[in-house]
Amino acid sequence: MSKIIVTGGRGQLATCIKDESRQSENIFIFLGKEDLDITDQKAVQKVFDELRPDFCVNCAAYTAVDKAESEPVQAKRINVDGAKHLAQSCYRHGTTLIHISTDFVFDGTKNTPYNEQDVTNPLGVYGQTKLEGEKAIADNLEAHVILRTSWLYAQHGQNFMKTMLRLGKEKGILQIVDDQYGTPTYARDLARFIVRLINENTDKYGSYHYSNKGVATWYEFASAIFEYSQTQVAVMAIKSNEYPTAAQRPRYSVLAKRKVQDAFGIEIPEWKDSLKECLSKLGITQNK
Ligand SMILES: NC(=O)C1=CN([C@@H]2O[C@H](COP(=O)(O)OP(=O)(O)OC[C@H]3O[C@@H](n4cnc5c(N)ncnc54)[C@H](OP(=O)(O)O)[C@@H]3O)[C@@H](O)[C@H]2O)C=CC1
Ligand SMILES: Cc1cn([C@H]2C[C@H](O)[C@@H](COP(=O)(O)OP(=O)(O)O[C@H]3O[C@@H](C)C(=O)[C@@H](O)[C@H]3O)O2)c(=O)[nH]c1=O
Repeated sequence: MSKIIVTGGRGQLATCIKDESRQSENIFIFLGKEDLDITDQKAVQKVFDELRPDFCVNCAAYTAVDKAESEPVQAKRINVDGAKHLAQSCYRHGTTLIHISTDFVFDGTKNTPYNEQDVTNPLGVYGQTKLEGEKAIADNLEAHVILRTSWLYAQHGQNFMKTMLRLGKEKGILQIVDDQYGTPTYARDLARFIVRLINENTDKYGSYHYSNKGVATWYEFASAIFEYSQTQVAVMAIKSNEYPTAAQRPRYSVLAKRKVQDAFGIEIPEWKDSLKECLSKLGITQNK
């Protein structure tokens, strides 16, 4: 039986892991920011000394992409220093670290799916700090699995799907960018995979890409949300320059999943199927 600590334990992905871990025989301990602030090195050491976990899943992060542009110090403290503290404590205790990173480490200039070896070049502070966090982990700990994922959504937490469902009720017309391509990923699918890695006691260390299958623009994602939830709202496709944001997003950030599929023999669901499943969980539509 393994003992697992999950940092950022009240966030979107961590809550999905909590749901998925209910069937597991392993012991999962979810630590919210109030229980463990990963920027506090001594607090991290104390938790590891007391709990001596076999795995640590780091779901703690600074995830506000636009706000990060005006709060780079805070973003770095959480995404880089916090990740390093966890890696160092994992090293001291023989703990395997499962860490989550992002498609925003890429600049989006490719036209084919990004693989793990592709050159990184983040466009904003969030992506830059997530990339530095990856490096801090790899430099301090061999026993790590870094999972880069993209466009997470779930019934829990804050995400684009929930924003769309709210705006769809409030407004008659929405303008959504149609020139950024990526893959919406149901956080529950990723959570299932993470729990499986732990149940298998994985030692297949390294970096992997995991997102749902398929490609969409944010406009296509929004349109599918409204179609499946039968929300009556007009959706206008616009260009990124018609929706100014503090942080630039990659034009294309689809992730190649060959490595993770070959290494773990997993089936990855299509994003549209997973979106239907999620909406069905919310009681908004039938899972067809
Ligand atoms: N959301 C997405 O679309 C994507 C996310 N990712 C990555 O996936 C991971 C999980 O993201 P997600 O669950 O969506 O994010 P959330 O923002 O939902 O969760 C992050 C959690 O971390 C907590 N947190 C913030 N600072 C600290 C700290 N110093 N110590 C401990 N906890 C802290 C937050 O608490 P509080 O809210 O109170 O600040 C929040 O509960 C992150 O690493 C993210 O970068 C990757 C690709 C896409
Ligand atoms: C709300 C809204 C957004 N948009 C655009 C802005 C942006 O280009 C895109 C997505 O908007 P959001 O700000 O909700 O999503 P954003 O925070 O950029 O999402 C990212 O979060 C981080 C944490 C990640 O790691 C990424 O994988 C990705 O999921 O949609 C519109 O065009 N119209 C709208 O009404």
